[in-house]
Amino acid sequence: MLIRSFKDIEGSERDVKGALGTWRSKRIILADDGVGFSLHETTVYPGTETTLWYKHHYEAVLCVEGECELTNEDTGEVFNITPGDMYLLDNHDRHTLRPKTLFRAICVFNPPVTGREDHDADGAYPPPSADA
Ligand SMILES: CC(=O)NCC[C@H](N)C(=O)O
Repeated sequence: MLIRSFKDIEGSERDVKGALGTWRSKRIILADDGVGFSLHETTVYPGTETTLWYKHHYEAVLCVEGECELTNEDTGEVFNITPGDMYLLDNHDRHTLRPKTLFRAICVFNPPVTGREDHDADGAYPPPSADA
């Protein structure tokens, strides 16, 4: 059994701020924990716009605070995500986040993120390396 707290992660290597300045991710479980997924607390800032496309990962996002407009860029559908809502990117869906307030969510990635990943020009994280 492993116990870990977000308190221990703040300001550490597991506390990642996206280069675009639109989000922060505290990564409490990573690939080297060896359980097949990673678990993050993500904050996305109000008034920002972030387009993402996880070509190599699945992500589940469970909102715990705030409100965010979510657009599925593949279908044109627009959703309003509030606490208790979850969206699952089960088709590697290209999507855009436009938070109306500070938006806080618990995110799960499969395959797991390894540590310091940030988005490339397409909004993707790199695929896991063969030896991961
Ligand atoms: C909602 C979302 O995907 N935001 C980008 C950060 C990502 N959730 C992460 O924690 O790495």
